[in-house]
Amino acid sequence: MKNIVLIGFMGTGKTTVGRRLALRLGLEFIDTDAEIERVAGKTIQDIFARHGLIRFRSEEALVIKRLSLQGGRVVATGGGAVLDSKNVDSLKKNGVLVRLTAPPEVIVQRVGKRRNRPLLNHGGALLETVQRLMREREEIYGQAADFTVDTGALSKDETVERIVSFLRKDVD
Ligand SMILES: Nc1ncnc2c1ncn2[C@@H]1O[C@H](COP(=O)(O)OP(=O)(O)OP(=O)(O)O)[C@@H](O)[C@H]1O
Ligand SMILES: O=C(O)C1=C[C@@H](O)[C@@H](O)[C@H](O)C1
Ligand SMILES: [Mg+2]
Repeated sequence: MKNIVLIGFMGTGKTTVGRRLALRLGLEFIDTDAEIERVAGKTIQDIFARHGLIRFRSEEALVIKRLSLQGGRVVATGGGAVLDSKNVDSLKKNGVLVRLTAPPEVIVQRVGKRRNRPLLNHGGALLETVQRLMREREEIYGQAADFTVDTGALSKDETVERIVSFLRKDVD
């Protein structure tokens, strides 16, 4: 069985929905951000602050390469994981890629609760930063995705059920 891989912008719900989806399907759950922190023994915040973005991306690529060797899990990726086409190739070899989206205003509300995303924490206007990054990434997310769910008006469980229905159709 392939992995079910959640991709998309920060705050679209990959970690939250991924954990629920794994429970729903009785599968193991893995989150690439959490795995990077476990391997490095540091928080993402610390990795960015001490070593920078490029080092973070190389740790992320290593984690993705390794986890793509195994199937049958729900994988929540970090928001920038698919920016590197090599990561997309690794994830696609062994996984179906489900993209989560939400409007920028909803993202701002969701990430406002937890301010540990270094790319959004530079002190500028949050909505503008989210809009700019989303514009820059839109095409890349769209091309990588096998299926997209707009979570903006959905509850977490409704999002889970949309993904389950898609997977059923995909198997038939
Ligand atoms: N309908 C919804 N679907 C998903 N998440 C929601 C929803 N409503 C609220 N949230 C909240 O949005 C917040 C952000 O979700 P989460 O951390 O799962 O995003 P993420 O996509 O994993 O972000 P990152 O790329 O930064 O890891 C969480 O606090 C979650 O509870
Ligand atoms: O969108 C991004 O580039 C990121 C998203 C987070 O999940 C983390 O992986 C990190 O903060 C970078
Ligand atoms: Mg996450």
